Amino acid sequence: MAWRGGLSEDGRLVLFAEVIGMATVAEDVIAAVGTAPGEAGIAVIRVSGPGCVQVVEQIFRGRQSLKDAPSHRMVYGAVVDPDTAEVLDEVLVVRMQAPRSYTGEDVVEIHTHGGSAVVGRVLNAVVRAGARPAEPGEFTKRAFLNGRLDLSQAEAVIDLIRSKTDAARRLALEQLKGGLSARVKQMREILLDVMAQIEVTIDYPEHDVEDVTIEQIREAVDQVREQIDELLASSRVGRLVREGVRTAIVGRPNVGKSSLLNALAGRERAIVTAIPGTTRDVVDEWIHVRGVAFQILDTAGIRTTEDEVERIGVDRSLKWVEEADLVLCVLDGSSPLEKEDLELLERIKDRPFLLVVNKIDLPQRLTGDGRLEELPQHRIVRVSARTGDGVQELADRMARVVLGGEGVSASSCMVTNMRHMALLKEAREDLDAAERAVSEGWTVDVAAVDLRAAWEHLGDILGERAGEELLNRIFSQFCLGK
Ligand SMILES: Nc1nc2c(c(=O)[nH]1)N(C=O)[C@@H](CNc1ccc(C(=O)N[C@@H](CCC(=O)O)C(=O)O)cc1)CN2
Ligand SMILES: Nc1nc2c(ncn2[C@@H]2O[C@H](COP(=O)(O)OP(=O)(O)OP(=O)(O)O)[C@@H](O)[C@H]2O)c(=O)[nH]1
Ligand SMILES: [K+]
Repeated sequence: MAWRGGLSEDGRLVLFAEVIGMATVAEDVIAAVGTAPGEAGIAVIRVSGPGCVQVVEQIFRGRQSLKDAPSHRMVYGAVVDPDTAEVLDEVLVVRMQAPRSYTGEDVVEIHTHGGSAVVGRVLNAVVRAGARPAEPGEFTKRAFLNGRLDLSQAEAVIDLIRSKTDAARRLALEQLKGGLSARVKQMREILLDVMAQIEVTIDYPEHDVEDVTIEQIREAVDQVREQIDELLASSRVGRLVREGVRTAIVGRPNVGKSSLLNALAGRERAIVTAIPGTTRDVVDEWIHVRGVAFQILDTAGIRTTEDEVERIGVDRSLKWVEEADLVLCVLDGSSPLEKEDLELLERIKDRPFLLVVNKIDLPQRLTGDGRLEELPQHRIVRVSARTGDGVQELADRMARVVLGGEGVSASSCMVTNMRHMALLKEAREDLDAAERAVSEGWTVDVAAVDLRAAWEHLGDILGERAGEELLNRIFSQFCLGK
């Protein structure tokens, strides 16, 4: 049985097994289909828990008995109905002996033909032989409870399954491999060291070590705060990579917004017409650039209008300027700047934006009163949505604005999870409080309280004191069979 340790209010080390409820879950054998439903080449039914080998043994017929089969080695055979001995499917079975398995328990996997009738009968046989259907996320929850994964790694499993782009996959895998956990543990070590030093100071006040200790507290606080800030700074890009970049195309009517969306998406999507004001609702398209997903929103052309429906569209476009992660402001290069263009330039200049000068295939007549020259020139991209000229450059520039240059490297550790971000912020506040305590001349035991709070908040990222409620909230987001 795996127990988890933590510090109590008064600083003693205590064990939290009762909070997690280990003993009750470890006993039963669970089973679920691990592969997607529907017709497929094969399906995998996963069975986990002490005694799962005996459960599957009852319905497996092979040249070799399962319990004699070596761990992690496929065995060929058949699954039979436990009551009638009817052969249900021809299968491959593999056992993974505890603790060398995904859950850390004994695991048996049955690889069947994929198909609902086959899978239904085999799963039913497994259940009648003594397993119970698993809840969503229960395999991964057991991996956590058995100490195979910490909570941030378990959360990475969901992200990995959900990742739609290569960059999102890389970030999730890095977290699953313990990239974030290692950073968090390192910070906790620093805090634990200084907390121990404070104990010494409190226990032996006659040794006059208080000054040294205060210096150490300052150093630890600075070091950990710097690391937290670095992680929090990564979270903006991390979340954009994980969730996609909401990109609004804005501009006055007929500058070519819908055409640009189509050019970026590489196919006809929005309605393109020569009548100004055609696009009245938001049309969107997902594109992938350098492993990052952009949700491109084509908004209604921005102009003052009497038309009620059109005005609602315009209001919504202006809202997108404020809410989008990236704004593509489109100008028509073949005509001079108009009042609406200038207003828009004013609105976007504090937002992450690129200025797209469209229609470069036509004679260029874009002139303003020097406003364009005031803008950072690397923010301006010239394209023709009609011919496709410059569109690739625009896509590259979009990726660069979001990723800030280098992109997502294989080793980068980024915080993408709201729960982790909130805990890092709390830990940072605890550290600020600890620093204030020493600066204001309080005795070191005052700072100790704040340092311990920071240590605990960081531990919460790893799930050190996670109660049943939090675990259920996290694992219920998983799909069945994970
Ligand atoms: N068939 C199958 N494929 C799968 C999974 C699975 O559970 N079953 N996984 C589920 O998500 C992922 C792989 N994750 C796994 C993680 C650890 C172990 C495991 O047995 N670990 C032992 C291996 C020791 C060794 O031979 O080196 C260990 O760590 O001790 C298996 C799968 C993706 N593919
Ligand atoms: N020559 C040329 N014409 C273009 C280009 N891009 C768009 N157009 C034309 O400009 C007109 C307006 O294009 P749309 O893409 O519908 O413009 P919009 O900004 O979405 O217009 P609204 O929906 O009214 O806001 C159409 O006739 C397009 O064919 C371009 O790069 N070059
Ligand atoms: K349009």
